[in-house]
Amino acid sequence: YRALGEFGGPATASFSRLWLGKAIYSGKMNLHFGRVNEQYGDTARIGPRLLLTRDPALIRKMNAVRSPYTRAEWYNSLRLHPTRDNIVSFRDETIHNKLRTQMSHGYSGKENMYLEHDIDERLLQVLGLIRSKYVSTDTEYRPMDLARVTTFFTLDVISTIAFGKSFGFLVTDEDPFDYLKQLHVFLPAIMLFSVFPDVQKIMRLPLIQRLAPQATDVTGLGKIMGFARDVVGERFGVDKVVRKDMLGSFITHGLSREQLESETITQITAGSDSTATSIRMTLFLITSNASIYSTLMNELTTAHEENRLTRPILRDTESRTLPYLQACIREGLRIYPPVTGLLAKEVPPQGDVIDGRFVPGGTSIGWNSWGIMRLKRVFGQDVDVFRPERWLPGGGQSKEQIDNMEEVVMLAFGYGRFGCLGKPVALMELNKTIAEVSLPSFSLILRYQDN
Ligand code: HEM
Repeated sequence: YRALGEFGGPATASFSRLWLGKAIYSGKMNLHFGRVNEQYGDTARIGPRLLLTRDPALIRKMNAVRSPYTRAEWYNSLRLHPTRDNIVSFRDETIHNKLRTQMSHGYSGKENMYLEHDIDERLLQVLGLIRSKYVSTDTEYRPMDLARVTTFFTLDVISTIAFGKSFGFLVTDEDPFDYLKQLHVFLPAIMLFSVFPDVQKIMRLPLIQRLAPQATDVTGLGKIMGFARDVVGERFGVDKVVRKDMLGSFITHGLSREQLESETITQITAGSDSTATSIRMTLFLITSNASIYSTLMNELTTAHEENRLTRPILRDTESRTLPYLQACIREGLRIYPPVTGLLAKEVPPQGDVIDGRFVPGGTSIGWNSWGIMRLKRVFGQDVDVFRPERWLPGGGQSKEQIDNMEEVVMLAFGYGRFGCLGKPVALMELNKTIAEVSLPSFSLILRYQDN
């Protein structure tokens, strides 16, 4: 009770996790986190031995390469495989670091020859799906659930780039093995386990383990586990498939068959919902503001008319030359950072001093991504407004401020030795999708497909 007494926070947080449990249960945890740091300062107490911070400097310090901070108990909840840890859940930094080095080549795209091509193929499939099923006519109104289609897209992208085989969600425009349905139960459960570590211990009991997803299941995460097991199996043995993709890179860098099975499941879950959230929220924010939408369309139309965009899908390098598009993507990540879980790190045994206050060893410090992205001292006074202009010269921020904003918004992908390995993939997906779906010459792509 006294240990973190110098930090402000909700009254019950000093002796229980009640406040945190309620915040998570409400389904609006991001808003509760935002308010708590607004009220009690950049670092606040939200539970016994648990702080929440929106201070970018503290986050960089905890995640820095030589920092003595480690992953806190929170990360145990990210163990998806029934018996094995994975790159996101290992708390031993030596093991995590080794795995990260082995896997970074595959994630960076340097050893994945098909990365950009695979994303293009899936994007063309989305555009084809829209054309065949969701273009309204004079007599028929055909609404499309953007949230669903973006999730199908990112799931098919990640499966294709991970092991050269798409799950096929876009082909059928269906969730044939109830993956999404189970995710709606599964993700909130992860959040609950992360707050109440004792529940995790119960989940590890052999009897309960039998209820957990299995590779033999015909639905949900278990089905994905079975898919991963089969695809990994094809890469070993006498008639093994050799392919220069992510899986191929991981094998080259020494991952065992068991590790691969566990890591591929992680890859699917880490890389699909996060990117889909970003795409759908950014598209939603752009298209619900006529002025922003028309400014973006003008930029894209001009680039297209000046033959600066490869058809049918623009190159990733081309998208980076379009300032308004890039501003919209950054503003989307800022207004709606997709990863809002605590990602708590643990203070080293000797303790630390934060803002002049002593924090004992073993204290967990979670991040408040929602709060970070709404820091007025970084982004300006109108932080709740989706305003891509803030990223451009003349939009109210100086060059130095924009450079600082860039560094802070990229914290949405974590930082340093815990930073997102899939960031280049996610940004490529965002760059291409936001541009192509917004492009007024969308009809030209449709005609291209006809030919
Ligand atoms: C907009 C999309 C994405 C966002 C915002 C995002 C964000 C994050 C964050 C915040 C972390 C954790 C940092 C920490 O533990 O402190 C993370 C880790 C990770 N992400 Fe992403 N991510 C995205 C997309 C992806 C994609 C597409 C992939 C796969 C291709 C991916 C793979 C990973 C992996 C493997 C890790 C674990 C890295 C490690 O433990 O060393 N992510 N991501």
